This record gives sequence, C-alpha cells and structure tokens, in this order.
Amino acid sequence: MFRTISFLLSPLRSLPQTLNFITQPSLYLKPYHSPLKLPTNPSSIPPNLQFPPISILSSSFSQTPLLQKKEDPYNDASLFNRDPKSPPKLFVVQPRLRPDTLLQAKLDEAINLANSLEEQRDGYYDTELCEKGLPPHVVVQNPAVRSSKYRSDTYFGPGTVDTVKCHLNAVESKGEIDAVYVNTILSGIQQRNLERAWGKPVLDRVGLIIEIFNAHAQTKEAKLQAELAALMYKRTRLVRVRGPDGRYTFGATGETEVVSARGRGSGGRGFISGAGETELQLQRRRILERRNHLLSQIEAVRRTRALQRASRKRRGGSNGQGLATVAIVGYTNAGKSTLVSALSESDLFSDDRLFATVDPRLRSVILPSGRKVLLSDTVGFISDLPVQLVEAFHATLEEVVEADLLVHVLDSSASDLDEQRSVVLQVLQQIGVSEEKLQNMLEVWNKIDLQEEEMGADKYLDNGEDDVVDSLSGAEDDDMPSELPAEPVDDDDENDIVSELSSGDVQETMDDHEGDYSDGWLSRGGEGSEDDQGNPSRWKTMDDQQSESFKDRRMTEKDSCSQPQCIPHVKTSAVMGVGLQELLALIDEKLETQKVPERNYFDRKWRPPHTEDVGVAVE
Ligand SMILES: Nc1nc2c(ncn2[C@@H]2O[C@H](COP(=O)(O)OP(=O)(O)OP(=O)(O)O)[C@@H](O)[C@H]2O)c(=O)[nH]1
Ligand SMILES: [Mg+2]
Repeated sequence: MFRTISFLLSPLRSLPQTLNFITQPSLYLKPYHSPLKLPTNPSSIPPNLQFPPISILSSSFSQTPLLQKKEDPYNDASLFNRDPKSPPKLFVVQPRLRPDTLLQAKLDEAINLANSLEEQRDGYYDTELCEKGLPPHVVVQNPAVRSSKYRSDTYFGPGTVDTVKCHLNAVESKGEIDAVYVNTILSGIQQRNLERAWGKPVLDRVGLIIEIFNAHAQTKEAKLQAELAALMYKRTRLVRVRGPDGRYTFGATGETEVVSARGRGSGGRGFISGAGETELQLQRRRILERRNHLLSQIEAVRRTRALQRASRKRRGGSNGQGLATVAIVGYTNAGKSTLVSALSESDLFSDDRLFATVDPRLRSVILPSGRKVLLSDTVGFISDLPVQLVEAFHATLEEVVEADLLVHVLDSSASDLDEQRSVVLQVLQQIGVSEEKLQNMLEVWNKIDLQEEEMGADKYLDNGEDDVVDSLSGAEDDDMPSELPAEPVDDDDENDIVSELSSGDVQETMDDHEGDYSDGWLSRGGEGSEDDQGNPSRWKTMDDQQSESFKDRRMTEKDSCSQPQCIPHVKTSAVMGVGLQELLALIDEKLETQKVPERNYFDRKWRPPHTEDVGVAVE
C-alpha cells in the first residue's frame, strides 16, 4: 500500500522543481525585445511568460542582436551581427578551380559579392564600387576538385584551415575583419567549426547572397521574400553544441539556450515530463510560425500582383487595349536595368554591385509598330543559387513566368559567358517557364563596348604563382604548395584542428525530425541527411537538382552550340545606346509572330483602381 502511494506521488516530487523552472523566466530565456512579436505560446508554458524569438543562427557570433531593441522588424533577417550603417569588411576565401579563367571569373564574382554587401542610404551607396578596392582574399586548395569529397566537419583540410587563419591574423593586424566569406556552400556544422577555428563569423555563398538580398531590398515585397529566404537558410543551420556545462545549447556560450520542461529533463514522468517541447521542436515551431506568417503576407502580394497583371493584360494600354509584358532576365550585373532604362528612357537604379535590383520594376515602352508594351526588370540570377532562394522569390519571379516574351541579357564581356547562360536557363526552367517560351526567348549580348577591352585580361590573378593568389604578398597555401588538382582529402589526415574541435565540444546537427512541422519545403536540402558519400547534405543548388536529361541537353547545347540562342539575336551597349532600336524591332516582331493578342475590353465593368503598395512601379 505504502509502495503504491509512493509510486503515485513520485511524479509530484519533482513538481516543485518543475514549477520553479516554469515560474522563473530567467530560467527560460532572455527578455523578449524583438518587435517581430511572434506568436509564441508553447502549451506547457504559462501564458504570462513571454518567449523571445530564439536566435536560430548557427553563428555563435550572431547572438548579440537579440539583446538589442530593434526598430526595423526586418533587421532580424540578417544572418550575422553586422552594422547596417557601414559595410562589413569581409575576408574572401576562394577554393581553387581549373582552368585559370574559371578561377579568375569566380574570384572576381566572389570579390564583387563581398563588396556588394552594403545598405543604401537615401537611395545611394556611400562609395562607388570601383572605389572600394579589393577586399583581402586568398585562393586555397579545393577539397572537391579531385576527390569530390569535402570534409564533413570543416569542408577544408586542416592545413587549409590553418593557412586561412594565418592570413586572417596578418590582415587583422592592419585592420578589423568582420567576417570571412567562403565562396562555396557549407553545411551548418562546417560553418560553425570554421567559425571556431578562425574566430570570426563565416558566411558561405548562399548566406552572403541572402544577406545582400536583405541589404538591397527596398519594397515590402522584396523585404518579405528576402526575410523568408533568410529564415529558411537559418532553418538549415540548426546546429547545437555541447556547452561548457555539458548541456546542449544553440550558441557557443549558451546565450540562446532554450529548454522547455521536457528538454531540461525535470526527472518527472507521465504528464509532467511530457508537457514541454524539446529545444528542437520549439525552434522549429517558431520558424514555422514566422514562415507561415511571411508566406501569408507574400501570398497576399502574389494575389495583388496577379490581379494587376490580369488588369494590365485586359486594358492596360492607353486606348483600353491589353498590354503585353516582356520580362528582361539574365545573370546578375549583365546590364538588365541599364538596358530597360535605355529602352524606356527612364532611370532605373543600376550599379556595379551584384543584385542591385531586388525589387521588380515595370517600365512601358513604345515599339516601332506603335504598340505599347511593358518591360519587366527583375532580380538577376547567379550560379549555385539554392532552390529555396528561388522559391522565396516566387511571387516576384511569377512575373517572369507569366510574361508574354522573355529577353535574356548576357554580359558579352564575361569570361564565363557560357556558364552564365546555362545558369539562367536552368533557373528559368526551375521556376516553371515553358519550353515554348524558352525557345522563343530573345538573346541579347550587352556591353559590346567592353568586349574587346576585356578579352584575356587577368586583373589580379597571378598566373605565374600557383600556390596562393591574394592581396597578401608572400603568403602560401601549405596544403598544396605546387600542383593541381588538389590532393584527395584523406580522413586519416585529421589532426590538430579536427581533434581540437571534436575532443572539446561536440557538434551535431539536429537530426531529430520528431516534431518537424516543415511540409517538405526544405526537405530537399535540409540538414541532418547525408548524401551517398556520407557527407552531410547541404543546401542543394540547381545543378544538384537538374534532371539528367536537362544536363544532357545542356551538354549538347554547349558542345555543339546547335541551339539558335547560341548566336545572339542582337548585340547591344546599353550605356552607349547601341542596338536598342534593333532590339525593339525584334521584340515587336516576336510578339507579332506569337500573336499575343491586343484585346479590347471597353464593355467591362469599371472598378476602382487597386491601391495596395506592392512595389510595382509602372511608368
Ligand atoms: N560598359 C558597359 N557597361 C554597362 C552596360 N550595361 C550596363 N553596364 C554597367 O554594368 C553595371 C550593371 O548594370 P545593371 O543594369 O545594374 O545590371 P543588372 O543586370 O540590372 O544587375 P543586377 O540588378 O545587379 O542583377 C552598371 O555599372 C552599368 O553601368 C554596357 O552596355 N556597357
Ligand atoms: Mg538590375
């Protein structure tokens, strides 16, 4: 009898401890300062206790903003603790590629990306991009070159990690570096380990692009989409570490530790122990809640856009006839905005910074036949663009899918023109542009004024020195001092860095999918899974996901150049005004042969104009 009573009371013994934990907010989390006001009410927690939105960044350097009161609700989209008032100083790490022309192109792009991360003030940047100078950068051994296998813990081999650290120290002695940009895609674990090894926040390619999107977004629509992309990125960075006290936390120093009654392991059983959520569930739920909130807002934007589009198609023209839309697409920095401005005699913002345009814009233009059409300038594409980023910008990119005609603008002076072209084709396929529209697409080679100038000019890549190419004289990559391709990455090679990291703190991904509320939106590139080589999966890129048939087709295109698009339909110089009339005539001709109707809808009911601001400007 006594034993039975004791058994029945046993869960209650831990009750004071549990209640103590529940009623002391300090045991939960730091005070809630964010203006995002997330609906956070786990069932196990008394409603009077407010939960802050947890920082879900993998970066242990990104915790501070939690404690700061923010006025701008979109600030939370930032991936590391960066001061929006001054551009961060990034140290660029470029994995080596062959041939040198490809390496040069990728290094150029990496440097341009690093310099592009800057917020505008009063509609302008403080400095011209060309005045910025090169950020410190280093070319290092590429673990994926020969073995196609990068290290699951640090991506690079230990020698490379040390080399970069030496470079960082050297650069740091001349001035502060805010973060390291590695021009590849890293997993959450790799990112965290590199941060620990280098003592700096680390941004990978996806992270930096998202950060730039956030910095450049001006309209509500673009900000929403950029925040969604950032949120989904953070979702894949849910990495936990064992803190100094042996508990799992989400930050190196435990700032973001979130433990519900169940997660803390109150020792209770039955209903008491099961009432709480694990850290992972709580994190995921908050992400899901924010994501749903963003998606519902984006959906509203999408609907508005669809209505506006339909209305334009019906009677957007001055005489009530329908307006055809021509979407100007292309690789970032190809000159799309400059071309649209030149064609429509308007002044869209253009800049050498990558992703200068994140907010879509429409401009009207009169074709030689007298027909009025709308030119749609949109966000540019880039290689290794994760599918999730494209999906986040679905509302914007729908404008492209729905356009009557596509004009693909290429930077004819780009040394990797073929690759840029393939990337754009891939993205267009990915977002659902029909094969027919792709076939009909006009191809424009812009910047022909630069073509001759740039041919074969290596700007700062020293082809004579194979070891390391950077702005630091005399620096060498000790991983691979002479030859390429890179040595295979051998697991036996693990030494100092790896053992240092693995002996102390334990890193692991949140591979517990229990309570995963995601609907598969992220599952393709989600954390925790492994590829066939046992490497933790990363955000997948278009390349990863292309169907074999499409890859084959690309190969055929590239090799034989049999597609009509291989030859440009027209060559232009948007800044010099060359080829513009020819392009307008071609657009006219295409629309005519496609028989895009000019409809009259005078008999339709009049409705008041739609006033909601979704950032679509038509002039
Ligand atoms: N020399 C030359 N420069 C050009 C030409 N067209 C554009 N540019 C320059 O190229 C840079 C990028 O132009 P944008 O129009 O912003 O390019 P974009 O494709 O809209 O770029 P994102 O919006 O960043 O994707 C700007 O500095 C332009 O002045 C051209 O025909 N010749
Ligand atoms: Mg642009």
